Amino acid sequence: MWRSCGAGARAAVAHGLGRAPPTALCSVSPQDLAVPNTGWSAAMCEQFQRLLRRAADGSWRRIPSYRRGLDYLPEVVQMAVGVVTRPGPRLFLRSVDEEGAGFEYAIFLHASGHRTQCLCQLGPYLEGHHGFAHGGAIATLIDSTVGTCALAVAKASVMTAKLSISYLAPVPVGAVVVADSRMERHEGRKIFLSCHVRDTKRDTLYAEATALFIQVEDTKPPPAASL
Ligand SMILES: CCCCCCCC(=O)SCCNC(=O)CCNC(=O)[C@H](O)C(C)(C)COP(=O)(O)OP(=O)(O)OC[C@H]1O[C@@H](n2cnc3c(N)ncnc32)[C@H](O)[C@@H]1OP(=O)(O)O
Repeated sequence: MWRSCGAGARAAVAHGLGRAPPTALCSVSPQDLAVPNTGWSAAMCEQFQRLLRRAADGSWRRIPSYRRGLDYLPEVVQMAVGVVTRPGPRLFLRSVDEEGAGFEYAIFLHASGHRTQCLCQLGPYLEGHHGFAHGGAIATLIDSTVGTCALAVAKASVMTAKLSISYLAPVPVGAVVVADSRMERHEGRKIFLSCHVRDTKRDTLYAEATALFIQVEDTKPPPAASL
């Protein structure tokens, strides 16, 4: 059973440390899920507060996250991209409804636009070997963290072309980890990135990865999410 966070964390986000979705313009009222819920452990809440405090000077910002991409776009934009009659793509990391069971995460984007950090708690549905997170779950976490960074760099749709991961230590189920990603170089449509997944005290390096993302035309299938 996870310890739940206090109301203070939600209040801190509501008071401007996160970017509120333009709900007044939306046909739906999406719920921003990158905020504490009853499934967040005490460690997850504590780290989230630490990252929010760090973001208070504007050097980082928390990126809101919804169950489906495009949910938060104004209706007029939804009509332009043709999703008004059907829901936007479901975000894989948000596919488990039960709080704390799957991925609980919040991604922060550095003001440079070239760095992302994902604070993530890996729930019991992500188990592979008994007591440890599945390697595919770690890959998903890394792909989304570097993907968000690539999206910020490209300011356009991107797709994963290559992802190379070294798994260095098993991640216990329920652990809170930080995936730290940065752009290494940008050549035309190609964005090269790196990522390190560590525990919150930076004692253990669980995984390191390199990735190549390609900027794609809007007519190509969109990525799983957008900023
Ligand atoms: C919040 C956001 C989170 C998003 C995270 C989730 C993102 C995803 O998981 S996306 C899903 C997984 N990825 C896919 O399904 C992609 C499948 N692949 C494709 O669709 C295409 O191969 C695609 C789009 C990557 C590239 O195709 P295309 O746009 O035609 O590029 P193409 O012209 O072939 O190549 C462009 C350049 O990239 C290079 N390149 C392309 N693919 C690769 C590759 N796998 N390895 C190395 N280089 C590559 C090419 O060599 C070329 O280089 P240069 O310009 O120097 O000659």
